[in-house]
Amino acid sequence: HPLVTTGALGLVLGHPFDTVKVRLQTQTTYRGIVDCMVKIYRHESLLGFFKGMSFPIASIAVVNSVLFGVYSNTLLVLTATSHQERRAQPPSYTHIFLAGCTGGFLQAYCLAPFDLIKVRLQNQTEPRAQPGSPPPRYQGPVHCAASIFREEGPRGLFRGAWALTLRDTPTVGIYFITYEGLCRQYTPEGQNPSSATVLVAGGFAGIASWVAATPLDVIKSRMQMDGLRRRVYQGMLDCMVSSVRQEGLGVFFRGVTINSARAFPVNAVTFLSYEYLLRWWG
Ligand SMILES: CN(C)C(=N)NCCC[C@H](N)C(=O)O
Repeated sequence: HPLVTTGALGLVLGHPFDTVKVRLQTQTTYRGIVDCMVKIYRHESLLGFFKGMSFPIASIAVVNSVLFGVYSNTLLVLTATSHQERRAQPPSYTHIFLAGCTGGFLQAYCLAPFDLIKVRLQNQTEPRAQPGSPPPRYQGPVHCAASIFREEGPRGLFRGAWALTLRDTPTVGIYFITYEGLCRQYTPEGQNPSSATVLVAGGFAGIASWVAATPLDVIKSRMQMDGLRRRVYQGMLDCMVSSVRQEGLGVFFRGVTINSARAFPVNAVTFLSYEYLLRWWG
């Protein structure tokens, strides 16, 4: 389907930005966005930016179905109005927020193992395997999942899941409030928002929610990398306290710029697909 293809394309184009974000959040060797990009390109070539991309692509359909499915069904239950009636009787922002939080909470559990494997692979700095050089620790997504299962146990696959849930529950509420608020602002009453409005509102919903999500995103990524060798953090709180002690409060905003640049296009196309699907099947 063309819209699913656009969604996947958005993900592919956004992935290099995501890799730079993850590295800035978890490694201290980079001085900033440009330094990180130059180093990745020099040591790992263009392919370095695309590490860890296969599981997000494979899981995007499931994760987004859970997110948008739970959101719209919760809204249906809360407001008792169908999607067709919704333009005439718009739901309250409280209901939108609660439905968004529910969607965020449940999608976090589906996302957790895929996100963990993505982050572990993105953080491998070895260039592509060359004959004679030692291979990277994880040789691909399936090998990575199997190794984590073997070395860290089944619960190891959910490392960082708690921080991920705390990150997504309120911020997905913010995501849908921003989207609906902007759509209402720029759409005449009773009408459907235009494609341009949907793209812009979706893009800003992505930025607003990711800015709010960044502090816990940093902690989540660090928790996911912990356990790779020696365990450094006793838990999420310990990770927060020692990160702030060592790097100052600025640590909570690591990667926010590059992530916002990624969030706009990715979420613009996500909401455009969502609106089209609702109008066809809603
Ligand atoms: C701030 N957060 C966690 C969110 N807004 N989540 C909703 C979906 C985000 C989209 N898949 C993305 O990758 O940008």
